[in-house]
Amino acid sequence: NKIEHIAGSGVGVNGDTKKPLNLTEVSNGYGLQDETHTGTIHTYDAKNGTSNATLMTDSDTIFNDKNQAAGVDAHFNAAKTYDYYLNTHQRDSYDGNGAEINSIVHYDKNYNNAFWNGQYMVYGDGDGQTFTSLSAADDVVAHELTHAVTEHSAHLVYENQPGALNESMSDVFGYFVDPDDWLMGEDVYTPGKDGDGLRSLSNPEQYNQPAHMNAYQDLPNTEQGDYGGVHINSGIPNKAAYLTISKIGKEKSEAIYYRALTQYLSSNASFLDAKFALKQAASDIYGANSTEEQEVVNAWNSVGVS
Ligand SMILES: O=C(O)[C@H](CCc1ccccc1)CC1(C(=O)N[C@@H](Cc2c[nH]c3ccccc23)C(=O)O)CCCC1
Ligand SMILES: [Zn+2]
Repeated sequence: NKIEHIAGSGVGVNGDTKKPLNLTEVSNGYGLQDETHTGTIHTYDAKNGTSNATLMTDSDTIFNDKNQAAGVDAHFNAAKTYDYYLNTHQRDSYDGNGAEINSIVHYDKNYNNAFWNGQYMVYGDGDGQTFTSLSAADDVVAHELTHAVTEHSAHLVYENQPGALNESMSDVFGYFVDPDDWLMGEDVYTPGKDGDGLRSLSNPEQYNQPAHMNAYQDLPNTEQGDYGGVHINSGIPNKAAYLTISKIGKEKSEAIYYRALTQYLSSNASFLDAKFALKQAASDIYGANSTEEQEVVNAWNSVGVS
């Protein structure tokens, strides 16, 4: 039977209380181990190293130490994203088969980034200027976990147009999990400044991303060139998503995007392939020549994918 799990609470990086924080009793107290889903969620602490990490624990069920805050956020936001995919799309974890979700926080020193390494989500603490601990942003956590969903579905190759689509899917599902604003990473980007973010879906140009094919950036497929500008050219599909959501709403859009991602997109999809995948998904759900289908087509035409 399930080991004893406890609902505790914690304080996040931005000073907010995260409750419930699903814990499991371990030898020296309680661990960030959430047994409330098919897939267990574990949150580990790399203690500012880059090689190993241990489960974050506390002697009681209140995780309110400063050095626990990044773990509290990673743990809570992983559960929030797990619940989003399960409750909204009936997808049980990122693989649809109840895979465990494991995160590592306090990765390296002043590390201004986060990533999905194929097994774990890994979060830096930032340098306190450009970023604070990146797990504090629910849209960043959803962004990383959506890379895992994409890997287990469309498997969009991480370069050039398929790579920019991969990036865009992560930003778009980041929005669906955190629909309060059109910004990506606003809760952790420049902690000293309010109202800005890493990227904007509504206005990609604000952060030097193209929002139309006529501004597509042909960059080299190298690490230096961001593998053909996957974090740059994602502005174009991001803008198309913003236009679609603005026209037909979040609920219809997320159903269309999820169906396209899991049923129609394949690993080398171009922006044009994405337009047809989303058009087909809209047609399947809302009918051929439906308003929803037409608005998807209009959005992609507006960004020059025609
Ligand atoms: O998941 C991703 O696409 C990004 C993964 C970046 C990465 C890849 C491989 C090894 C290490 C790191 C991480 C995020 C990202 O968009 N990073 C961008 C922007 C960025 C963040 N920190 C940076 C520091 C320097 C330059 C760019 C950046 C990037 O790495 O380009 C996603 C949400 C927030 C951070
Ligand atoms: Zn990404």
